[in-house]
Amino acid sequence: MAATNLGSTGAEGAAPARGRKPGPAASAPCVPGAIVPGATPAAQQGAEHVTEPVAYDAILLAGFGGPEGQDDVIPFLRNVTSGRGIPDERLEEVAHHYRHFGGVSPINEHNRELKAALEAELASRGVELPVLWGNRNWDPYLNDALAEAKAAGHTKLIAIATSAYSSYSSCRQYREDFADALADTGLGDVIQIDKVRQFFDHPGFVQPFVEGVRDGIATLLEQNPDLERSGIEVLFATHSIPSTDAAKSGPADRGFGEGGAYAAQHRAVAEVVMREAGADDVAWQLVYQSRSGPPSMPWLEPDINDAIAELPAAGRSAVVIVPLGFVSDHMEVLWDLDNEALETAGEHGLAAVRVPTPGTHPAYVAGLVDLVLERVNGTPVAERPAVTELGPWYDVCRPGCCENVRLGFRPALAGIAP
Ligand SMILES: CC1=C(CCC(=O)O)c2cc3nc(cc4[nH]c(cc5[nH]c(cc1n2)c(C)c5CCC(=O)O)c(CCC(=O)O)c4C)C(CCC(=O)O)=C3C
Ligand SMILES: [Fe+2]
Repeated sequence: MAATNLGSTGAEGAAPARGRKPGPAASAPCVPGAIVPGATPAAQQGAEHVTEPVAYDAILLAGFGGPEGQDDVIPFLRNVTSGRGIPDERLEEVAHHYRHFGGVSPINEHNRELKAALEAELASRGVELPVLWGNRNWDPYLNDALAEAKAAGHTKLIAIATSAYSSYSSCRQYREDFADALADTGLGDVIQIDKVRQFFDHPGFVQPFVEGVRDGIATLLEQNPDLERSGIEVLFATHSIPSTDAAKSGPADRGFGEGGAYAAQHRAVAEVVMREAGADDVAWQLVYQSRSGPPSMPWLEPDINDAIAELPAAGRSAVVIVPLGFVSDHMEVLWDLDNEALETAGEHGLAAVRVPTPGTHPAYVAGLVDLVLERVNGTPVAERPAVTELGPWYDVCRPGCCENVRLGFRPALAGIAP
């Protein structure tokens, strides 16, 4: 169990507050950093979280996809944004981010590396499951992975999407694209696609951030002899999403407070990371990045750059930036954090470090394999590791989960219809 070395909140899945009686959602105080008490701990909710064991015959690694040359940039952006109402200026700006790196996003290479790491981990455990890789928005597409499955005679796929939290963009959109790909390829009657639970609070995903925050704080203190811990703020950064999507994130019947399940999951994980990193005494907040959409549409705030600008007035002289919402150092991390946010920090006289994403960290890779095996084995909910009281999350998304009110209904797999 290489993935579960998070001490008391790890392998046993027993977060300290788990026995607490949940309060009503409506009266939940919106304290930054607090786990919203309106959400009933998953382990107390029982059997609807888990499915019967299934003899899967392949893993489907489902990525976002990214361009791999200048000629790919515009067609890729069209794939991502069709029908989304994103202003042209924003698209030009984003195209420029890719152009700056030769039109190449590192994300496909990350997924090739992750696929190889998963294959090695599976082999070392004697698990004979091939890994097929397909993307939502660029070559190789999900359709290609399904064609590969068909050629090899695989009919029961368990998908790992490279996305940890609940929201339309980070969960349901993957599930809709699975349904589309089965329809496109005419394989809907032949191939079944299930999906591992959202893994935001799986110890394998959380461990790399714990190490990163611990190292980040140590580095700042080493490099700045006059710096005290009270002068440091940890900013947990994730992708902003439209507020309407955030409100619909997670199952419709659980209360999660401001920002829905999406924000609640990030706050809960951040709190665990601070505790496990031995940094309970250091200030932190959840911030958002990479906003798009028209200015008239509300998205989750504060933006990371605005938050950084306020730090000196709060008495901070150093910042640790944690890309908590992302699994690898892709364009959102390289541009919006390493380029923009670090520059903003410099402009405001702040020392700054950026923590690594999970990438192919051994705990993360082992954790993903554990997530597949819990579905193969039908592991009971009480035995599933989860470091927050919000999880372990559902194998099959609940009715109304992560709906999108902007784009209208599309059929999705691995969920219960509303
Ligand atoms: C929650 C979330 C994640 C995290 C979960 C996950 O990882 O899935 C994520 C990841 C990513 N987003 C990515 C790229 C883009 N996202 C865009 C647009 C959007 N993202 C959104 C949300 C998210 N996005 C939303 C609400 C939009 C508006 C359009 C809409 O309403 O759906 C656009 C259009 C231009 C722009 O507006 O920025 C691009 C190019 C890449 C690839 C990076 C690379 O190439 O290295 C990755 C990993
Ligand atoms: Fe995105």
